[in-house]
Amino acid sequence: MFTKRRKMNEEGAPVTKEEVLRRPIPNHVAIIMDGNGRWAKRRALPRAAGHYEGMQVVRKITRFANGLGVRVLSLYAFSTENWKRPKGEVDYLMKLPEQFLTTFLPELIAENVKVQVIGHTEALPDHTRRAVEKAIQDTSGNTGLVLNFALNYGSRAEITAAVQQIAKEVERGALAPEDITEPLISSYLMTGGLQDPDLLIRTSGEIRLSNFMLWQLAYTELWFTDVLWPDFTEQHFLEAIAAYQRRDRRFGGV
Ligand SMILES: CC(C)Oc1ccc(CN(CCC(N)=O)C(=O)c2cnn(Cc3ccccc3)c2-c2ccc3sccc3c2)cc1
Repeated sequence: MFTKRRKMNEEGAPVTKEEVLRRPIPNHVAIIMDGNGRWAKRRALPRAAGHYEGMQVVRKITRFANGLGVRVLSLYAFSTENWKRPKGEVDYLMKLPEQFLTTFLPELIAENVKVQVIGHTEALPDHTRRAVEKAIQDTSGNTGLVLNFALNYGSRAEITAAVQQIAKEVERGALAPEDITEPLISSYLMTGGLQDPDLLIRTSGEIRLSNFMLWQLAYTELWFTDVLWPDFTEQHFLEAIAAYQRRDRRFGGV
């Protein structure tokens, strides 16, 4: 018995924005942005150059996704735990967000983008956390694209915290065990109000989820590319959406 093996990434003629706009645009696109370090290494540049370039791509793809009508863009800066990095690199990384927000926040506000964060910002240095909180505050009333950063985020920890919270509610009699349904659990996750991702993109050739949104990705189309994040372009983004549009989603049905 054959199963029609779908290629992970249908290759074809370069798809155009117009073609993509003729079909449904995914509401929620999640991206595991991976490959900054390798990009720098291949060019014999310091790793910071890869992070800086990666940040420019975040700006470009955010603008492009907003223009296409994507409703939520979740970004996971896939990074080995910070403690594994040289100190200088971590210090640099924690300065990047302020640079990003200082130069980009006015544009995000003008574009009606709403900045949100999932994960643990308390672990960020004060100056970084204040910049992030200001961005969240200054865009909280916006109704356009939700730009959702996963910072110091882990899916199993997120699910565990939700289970603990629900157990406390049951213990105090506010919930009965039969009240615990999938929608209820979803509402206790950090992504509470957001719809599940329709499309997940991961760059740099790793085919793993890396403890990212494990509950939320249950029916998400997964699209992997060898392209390193700093080399990721609008054209790659269009290819991923076109691949999503070609796939008929089953949501667990046959
Ligand atoms: C609202 C937003 C702007 O606030 C933020 C506050 C703190 C952070 C730092 N950070 C969280 C802590 C952790 N996981 O290390 C990262 O995710 C991290 C780890 N590598 N890179 C380089 C990289 C850059 C670009 C793409 C992938 C990785 C980043 C990083 C640093 C600055 C920027 S700016 C836009 C994205 C981004 C990502 C991030 C955002």
